[in-house]
Formats: sequence, C-alpha cells, structure tokens
Amino acid sequence: MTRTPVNVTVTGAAGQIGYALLFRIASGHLLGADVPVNLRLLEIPQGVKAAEGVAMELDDCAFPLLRDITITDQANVAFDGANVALLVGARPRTAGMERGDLLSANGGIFGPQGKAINDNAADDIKVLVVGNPANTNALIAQRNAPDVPAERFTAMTRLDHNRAVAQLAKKAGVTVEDVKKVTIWGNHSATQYPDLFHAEISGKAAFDAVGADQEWVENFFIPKVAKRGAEIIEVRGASSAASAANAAIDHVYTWVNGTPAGDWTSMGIVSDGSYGVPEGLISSFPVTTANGTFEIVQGLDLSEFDRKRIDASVGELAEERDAVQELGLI
Ligand SMILES: NC(=O)c1ccc[n+]([C@@H]2O[C@H](COP(=O)([O-])OP(=O)(O)OC[C@H]3O[C@@H](n4cnc5c(N)ncnc54)[C@H](O)[C@@H]3O)[C@@H](O)[C@H]2O)c1
Ligand SMILES: O=C(O)C[C@H](O)C(=O)O
Repeated sequence: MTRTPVNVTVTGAAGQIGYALLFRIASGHLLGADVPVNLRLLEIPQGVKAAEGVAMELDDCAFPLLRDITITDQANVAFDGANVALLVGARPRTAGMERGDLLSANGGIFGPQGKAINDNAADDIKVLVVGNPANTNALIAQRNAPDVPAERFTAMTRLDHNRAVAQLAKKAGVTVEDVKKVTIWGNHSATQYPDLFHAEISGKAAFDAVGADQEWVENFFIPKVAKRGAEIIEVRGASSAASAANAAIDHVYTWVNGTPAGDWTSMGIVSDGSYGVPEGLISSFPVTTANGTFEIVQGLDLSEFDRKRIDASVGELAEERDAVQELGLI
C-alpha cells in the first residue's frame, strides 16, 4: 500500500542536532519503518547553504522513505502542511547575556514560529521544542498559536529521562530494558527532579534495587542527571547532539506509537493542574501515550522529598513564564 508522506519540519536543520537528527528521520526512525516523509528544513539565511549541503548528503543516502526536501528561511513555507515540527534552532546564551536577554531573543524566534504553525500547519500538527530554554520556548510558541490545541505543543525532557534510565541501569547492574516508570518532573534545567521513587527495576522498587541508598540518590543520581548537559559541554566541548537527536526521535516515536505496557515516559506538556503544577505551564510529567495522544499518569503518592523538588522546578518555570509575560512575548 502506498502511504501519503508525512511532512516533518525541522528548524535549525544545519546545526549539530540537525545533523544527527535528519538522517534518522529519513531512515524511518521517527515515525516507523513504513512511513514515507517529506522534510522541510528551516534555517536562518546564513544557515541555508549548510542546510543545502546536508540535503545533498540526504540525497546521497538514497533513503527509500524520503520523498522530498524543502530548504527555506521562511517560517510560513517551512510549516506549510506540517504534521510534525521539531523546533531545534534557538538562540544560545552567550557571554554577558542576562536571562531576560536570552528569553527575549528566543521570544523573537518562537513567537513568530508559533504563529506560522498556527497559520500554516496541518490539523494534526504535533510540535516538539528542543531549543533551550525548551519549556518556556514551547510556552511562547503555544501561546502564539491560539487555534492549535495546547496539548500539541511539547518540550523535550526525554533526554533527561534516558539519562536517568541509563544511570539506574548502571547502578543496579541491569540492562536499560529492566528500568521502568522513571519520571522527570519540571523544567529541562538543573532544577529538574529525576524521580526514582516511583520507578521499578526488574519488577521491584527502584530505590530498593539501588541498595536503598538515600545518600546516593540525593548526592549522585539527582545531580548527575540534572547537570549532565553541563557535564557533556565541559567534557565534549560542545553541547549534546547525538543523544539529544536520539531523544527527539524517542519523544515523537513514543507520542505517535504509544508507550509499552507497564511503563511510562516523561514529556514537557501543558499542565492541567495535575500534581499541583499551575495550569498552563509547560512542565515535565510522567505520561502514557496511545493513538497519538498522551495522558498524565495519575495517583502517584508524592512524599515531602518529591514535593519539595517538584515545587522548586515548577517555581522556576513560573518565574520564566512571568518574565516572558512581562516582555510581552505571551
Ligand atoms: N531539550 C534538550 O534536551 C536539549 C538537549 C541538547 C541541546 N538542546 C538545545 O538545542 C538547541 C540546538 O542545539 P545545537 O547543538 O543543534 O545548536 P547549533 O548551534 O549547532 O545549531 C542551531 C542551528 O539553529 C539555527 N537557527 C538559529 N535560529 C534559527 C531560527 N530562528 N530559525 C531556524 N534556524 C535557526 C542556527 O543557524 C544553527 O544552524 C540549543 O538551544 C541547545 O541548547 C536542547
Ligand atoms: O545545550 C545545553 O545547554 C545542554 C542541553 O540542554 C542538554 O541537556 O544536554
């Protein structure tokens, strides 16, 4: 059966993550091995030539699922008919830049892109924001797209989720498939709360499987996951790219194809007020997915330890929201 190609828009296509991402999308890892794709690559004018070079390499792979590539510096063209949008391109923080400057510079990117999605994307559009500060950039895009259901805008915490799974598997001496129900709560930042207390390892409580070692949880596991991005930058000399691209693939694949039975994932999504997270903030939650939709896992008992850490990260998200509100970006 010939399937209609899915239109996948990638912004920042000529960047590091773009280079690690596009070949996997074109080879069927984003949506499935039987789903043809059209790629729409958005870059700033200075990035267009490099994106053309990447497109030449994509051609040279002769991917059977890749039908068409469009390269543009116009958001309205890039998001025309988009079914999936991966917003990777962002303004990085540079020396001397205050947080307000960073939020303002990114508002200038994610506001217009949100509007372009609103005006041009397909009715079933699904958006993943990767570019940092991911949660607040997603909020800016979402608020600038009033005609798109809010739940279609998500922010990436899957890299943090995967990092937590890997650390737990290492500590417990098991494979990553044995680790289930890990949660990243809050912001994709150093305040995030990687939660192992509701997780399972080989069918038993993860906390017990790591030796019920509270000291390890507080002083190794949580900071290791929360500060892994900074550690990669320090050791590699550049921010994570292949692992970030892999997490973006995982995020969308899971959203479209569902979470496996007995497990959940972490996604930054618009809060409905669950677990006391103020409605409207884009915060990471434990979610299950099925048929292209997701639901927050309900009914988890939160300890005082959990509550304190979730509140701290959500507090940071509320501050970022207030800052972009003051700047008139939402
Ligand atoms: N959420 C996460 O887990 C996570 C993980 C790693 C990196 N990141 C973030 O992802 C972003 C991209 O990282 P990278 O390593 O690919 O950076 P990069 O600098 O290599 O590439 C970014 C690309 O975006 C392009 N760009 C900038 N503004 C644009 C715009 N308005 N429209 C289209 N393209 C634009 C640039 O020209 C560049 O080619 C950064 O913000 C980084 O901090 C997020
Ligand atoms: O780009 C960064 O600041 C780090 C990145 O968000 C990561 O988690 O690896």
